Amino acid sequence: MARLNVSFLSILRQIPRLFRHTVTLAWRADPVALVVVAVAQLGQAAATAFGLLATNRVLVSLFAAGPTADRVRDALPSLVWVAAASAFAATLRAVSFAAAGRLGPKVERVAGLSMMKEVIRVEMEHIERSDFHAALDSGQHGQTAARRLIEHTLGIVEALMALLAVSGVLAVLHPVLLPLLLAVVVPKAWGTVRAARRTYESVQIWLEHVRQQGALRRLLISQKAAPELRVHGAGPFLLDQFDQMAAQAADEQTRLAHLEARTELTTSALSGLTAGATYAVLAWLLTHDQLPLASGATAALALTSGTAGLRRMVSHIHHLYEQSLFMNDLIRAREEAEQRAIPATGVPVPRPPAVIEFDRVTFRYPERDTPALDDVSLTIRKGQVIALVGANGSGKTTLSKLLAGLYLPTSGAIRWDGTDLCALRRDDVFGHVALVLQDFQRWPFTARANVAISRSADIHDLSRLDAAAAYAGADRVLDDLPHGWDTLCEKGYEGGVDLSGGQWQRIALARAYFRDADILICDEPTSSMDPAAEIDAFRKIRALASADQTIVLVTHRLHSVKEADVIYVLDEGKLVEQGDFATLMATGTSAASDDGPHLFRRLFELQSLQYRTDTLDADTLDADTPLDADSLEADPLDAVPAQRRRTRDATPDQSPASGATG
Ligand SMILES: Nc1ncnc2c1ncn2[C@@H]1O[C@H](COP(=O)(O)OP(=O)(O)OP(=O)(O)O)[C@@H](O)[C@H]1O
Repeated sequence: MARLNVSFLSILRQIPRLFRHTVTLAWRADPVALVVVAVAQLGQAAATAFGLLATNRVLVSLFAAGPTADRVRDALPSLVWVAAASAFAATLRAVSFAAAGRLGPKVERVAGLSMMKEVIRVEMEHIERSDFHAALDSGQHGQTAARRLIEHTLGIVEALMALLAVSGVLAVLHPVLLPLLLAVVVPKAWGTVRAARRTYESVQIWLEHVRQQGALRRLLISQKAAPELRVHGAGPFLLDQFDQMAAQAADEQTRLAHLEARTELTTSALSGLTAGATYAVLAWLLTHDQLPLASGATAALALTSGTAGLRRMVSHIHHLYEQSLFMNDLIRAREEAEQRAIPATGVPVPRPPAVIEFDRVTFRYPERDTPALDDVSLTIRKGQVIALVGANGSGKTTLSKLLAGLYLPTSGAIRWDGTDLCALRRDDVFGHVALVLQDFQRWPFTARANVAISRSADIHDLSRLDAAAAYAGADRVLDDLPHGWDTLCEKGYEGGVDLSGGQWQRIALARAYFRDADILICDEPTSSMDPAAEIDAFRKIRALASADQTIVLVTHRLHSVKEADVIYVLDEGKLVEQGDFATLMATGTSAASDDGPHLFRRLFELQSLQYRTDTLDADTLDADTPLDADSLEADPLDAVPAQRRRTRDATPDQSPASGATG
């Protein structure tokens, strides 16, 4: 795997690229701060070099022949320069620190945004892939890494400048001093590279572990999981898993710490030896008149400050490298997101389509063997009410997502007025669609944002908001909210409230209405509503069709599809029946037919039977009485024999579905 290539050379090779990347990010985030930092650091380097040279002059004056008072007096002007250089360097350090502090958060913001901007355009199919998700998860760490990269890059630049200054001075004093300076830090550099490689390999191996631990942590504090964590006793179970994982992670950290301590000890011993050798060489130069005493003292100072600078630089390189791994993940996630993005170009779709045609469409989810939709051909015309019915897992939701342009067919084609969906500008396609998905998003925002998010430009258009709420019956929900439209719909935050399932569905329906799109796709839009609300919702959804909107309704409530123009019946991904309600109910009932009622009719009868069982007093139910299929078409309760209907009429309040027939 390329990501595990952590040889010393590969580390060195990556540094210029990382440096470039960091500087580009910083430039995009705050060019002024970047320039200030660069200038301040150059100034610091110059001040350091100047300070060392002035120190040399001080020492030359002090070590000259003559009375002490005269030597000190001679040294004073240079001493003033030393103090001035030091003050100047300190001021510039403060300026650089302030500018870097301003830069860091902005870089973090730009880095995070650059990834998220790509992620929100990734094809749905890829968003669900585990490899892409892993890349995204590790890419998240890259945001803070970007900020630290800046800190360490600046640290390296600062140390490098100081080193250049010190090296220049040492070269002037005696050329042999320069390699000595390097010799002192070689062991440290070696130790750093070893540690960085070890950390990186550990991070790679433990990445999945860390992700899973994070998921467990989120579950333990999740509101959604809270009931089961308590009632099913899942809390201790999860906690135990979490603890085991944390213990394993702690063991790994301990292992790394031990190895690091050992490396540190070795590098310190080697550094001590090389430092000893360096000072021995310096002493030899002094005793053999190769270097004046004053220069020797300056050299000792320069060597001390130079080795400290080198150590700082090595340490910054270490951290830069560590952070770069996460930054690389962010860059990789962004690049992958870019490659998997929904194309921004394509044939424009200025008007809603008159006809949408599925032509032998097959769709297979990634990492699944069997297709969710298999060779499906159907037609949807503008202004029609289309119902998609079928058992669980038969492919209804998948079909509606393909219709919305969220997925592209694995084979076959979806055509909008004759043009293949793949060739259309997808943003235009989305622009014609409003969705109420089965697992619609409950945004942790205010009620206003929850509705207006489908057309956020109009978030302050109160009359539109009110109209959407009235349409979806959400106005009654709003009446109960403490701050009306501005109530936060998420418990766990100050002033936040939670809504019931049915109330959320009204909000979701209001959101779809607010979008005012030409094609409305409703997937089980009323599953949590009470019977009266459900009837009302279906009536209103259907009414939109007369306003020329195309309605696609996915539902298990077969009584609510009687007025659909076309009902498509799916079974295990295949389209098995189609037609209007009357046609489907008549299918398989002719004398010539010997294969019994077909799927839709069977499902409908089953539902009606259950409906009756729920509705009627069990004692009065005569199981031998055959169902009258024809009367079922009109109203399931109309098919109930007179005696039972009387029973029902006598106990209207006990009927859970008393409102269901309108
Ligand atoms: N995101 C997904 N990734 C992989 N497989 C999926 C995904 N969504 C659905 N499937 C699978 O595709 C098939 C069709 O699912 P789909 O949700 O379209 O059925 P449905 O008819 O809407 O079911 P239900 O009535 O339960 O909502 C099922 O086998 C399901 O397991």
